[in-house]
Amino acid sequence: MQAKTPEQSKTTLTDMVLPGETNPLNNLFGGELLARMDRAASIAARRHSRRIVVTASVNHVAFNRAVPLGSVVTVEAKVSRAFKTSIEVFIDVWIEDRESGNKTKANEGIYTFVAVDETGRPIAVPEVIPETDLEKERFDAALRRKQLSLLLAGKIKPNEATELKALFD
Ligand SMILES: CC(=O)SCCNC(=O)CCNC(=O)[C@H](O)C(C)(C)COP(=O)(O)OP(=O)(O)OC[C@H]1O[C@@H](n2cnc3c(N)ncnc32)[C@H](O)[C@@H]1OP(=O)(O)O
Repeated sequence: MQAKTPEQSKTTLTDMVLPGETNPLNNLFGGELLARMDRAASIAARRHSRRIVVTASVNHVAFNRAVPLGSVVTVEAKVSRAFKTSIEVFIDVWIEDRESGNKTKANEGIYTFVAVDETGRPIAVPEVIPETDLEKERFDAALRRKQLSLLLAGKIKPNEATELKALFD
């Protein structure tokens, strides 16, 4: 299986915020943004693996800035690291200024997908070769995040989370 770069999975979704998608403060509803992020990230995971992928966990989401009604929102997803059958995807969310066209980072998230066969059984995926400094940074920290997610899900024991333990040694 040939390794791939994060750039090969890059997926960009651009859309507006419409009235039916907002909260009472007229900002984008969190669940709507999560759905957009899930959609972009699953396409990135599919591009990386060329398999059916399912969302296994949402590891981290930070709603740092509200996204007002009418905003043009760009959701950019890229695979940061792949393990045996699981794929971590980073999602960056940008808002575009109407007049200047400049983009400001509004939110980010990290999702984990698992590639599965037609019967839903996990199946092996290609490795990731990070290229840029940011991609290398995200790649290096991915094992720690995987162990944290598995620990919180009760799927590994604390003494198996070696990367997390190393933070405190
Ligand atoms: C519930 C919903 O409808 S959400 C909507 C869409 N999502 C789904 O339908 C997914 C439903 N869930 C599933 O099908 C299964 O739980 C799966 C396929 C995600 C995982 O199945 P499991 O039996 O746990 O498989 P297994 O233990 O072999 O793990 C497979 C991989 O997932 C990883 N994984 C499983 N759970 C998690 C988690 N919570 N966080 C991070 N990684 C995880 C494992 O570490 C393993 O990765 P690796 O092979 O790269 O080392």
